[in-house]
Amino acid sequence: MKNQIEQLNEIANKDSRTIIGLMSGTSLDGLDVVCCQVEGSGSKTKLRVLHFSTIPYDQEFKEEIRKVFAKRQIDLQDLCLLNPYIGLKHGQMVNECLALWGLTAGDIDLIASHGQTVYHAPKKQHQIEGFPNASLQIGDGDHIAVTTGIITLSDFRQKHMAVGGEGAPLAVYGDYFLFSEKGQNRILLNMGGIANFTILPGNLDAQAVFTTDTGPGNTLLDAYMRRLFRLPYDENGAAAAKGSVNEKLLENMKKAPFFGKPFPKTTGPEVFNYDFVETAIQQARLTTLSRNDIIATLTQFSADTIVEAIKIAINPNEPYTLYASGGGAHNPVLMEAIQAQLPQCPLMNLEVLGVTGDAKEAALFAVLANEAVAGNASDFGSRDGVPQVTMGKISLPG
Ligand SMILES: Nc1ncnc2c1ncn2[C@@H]1O[C@H](COP(=O)(O)OP(=O)(O)OP(=O)(O)O)[C@@H](O)[C@H]1O
Ligand SMILES: CC(=O)N[C@H]1[C@@H]2OC[C@@H](O2)[C@@H](O)[C@@H]1O[C@H](C)C(=O)O
Repeated sequence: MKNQIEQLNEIANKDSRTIIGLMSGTSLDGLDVVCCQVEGSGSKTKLRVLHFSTIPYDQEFKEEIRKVFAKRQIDLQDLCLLNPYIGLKHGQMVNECLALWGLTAGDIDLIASHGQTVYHAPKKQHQIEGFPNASLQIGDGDHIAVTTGIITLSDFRQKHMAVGGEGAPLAVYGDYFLFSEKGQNRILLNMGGIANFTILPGNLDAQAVFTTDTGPGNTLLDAYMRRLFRLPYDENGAAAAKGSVNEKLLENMKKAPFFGKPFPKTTGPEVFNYDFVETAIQQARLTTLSRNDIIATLTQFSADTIVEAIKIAINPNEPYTLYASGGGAHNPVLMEAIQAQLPQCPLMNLEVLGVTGDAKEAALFAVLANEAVAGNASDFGSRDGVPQVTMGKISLPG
């Protein structure tokens, strides 16, 4: 134990650390594995992506996770088994990446693992008296540390909630440290299963940084593509491009209580799922919608709710540039629907800032691990959503 603590201390005192970030999001498409060189900490952080791979989940693994994913009722044994199983699998996937990249465990200082969110229940959503914000990520960090032989930080969201946050979005910390630029107002928009954004003011005032989830990114699209087309997602927006938006369904979905709640707020597939859309279709008494029309309407729904949230959060008299990341940035129909409603904010891919959009969330956890080991809690003021805190639990391999 003592020599591992000494090793951790050495890592903390290095000028630069090699950190592997792991992210497995709500889309259940695979594990994003990014190897980064991280220098400094806080607003002096410099990050360089050395390697990036996505290890796709096979059908069997996806089905195992879906047994518990975002469900109110599950077999508790399934959850118990999945926690170490996912940790073990993620550790093996890291080993696979190391071999692919020609590296060994000795080349890596730390792993930063998000784990798999299986249920997200902020208080605004569960509304149960006496119970705090809650969110559960599984894929045990000790199993990753032992499987790889690398010190691992995991379970980042609990501390955020312990100090009053909703456990998300955490991207704001990485966004602020890595992508703030003096004189430029930036909006970093991530469209994964769920969409969120961070506003980075050009005056670099940490207290004016703002972040929130906006609602669905791809999660409803993916759910309907699976049911209606037996496909995992709407590749390049092909189905949406063939359909027409149904205004009645769109308006019905926008009545969801989430959209009336104050910012900042967070959500997940516990709320935005297949049944949510089915209920909206039935309430609108729509019986003749084609499957392409449903996909077109769901795409517009994601775009509109993203745009409506951004419009509330920005200063209409200032210029902003929008940088998109996450799988939704590959969907031209979604991107065009956003740009059409925000003509004053040029929309580009995050890639132009030097980090590939697909690697962004995994890199974020590398930044959070770097902060926990070598940084200090940065001062974001005393506003909701961005508590001043370091995050991540430490697992030693030996
Ligand atoms: N070429 C493409 N065309 C359209 N959609 C795409 C394309 N590539 C990826 N996507 C969408 O992006 C999704 C994956 O996005 P991503 O990996 O960012 O999500 P995630 O990290 O799992 O989610 P979250 O950020 O909510 O946790 C896919 O499920 C799909 O819907
Ligand atoms: C509870 C949870 O896993 N939330 C995810 C999810 O995926 C996107 C959005 O909802 C975001 O709030 C969050 O992830 C990113 C990495 C975040 O915390 O910034």
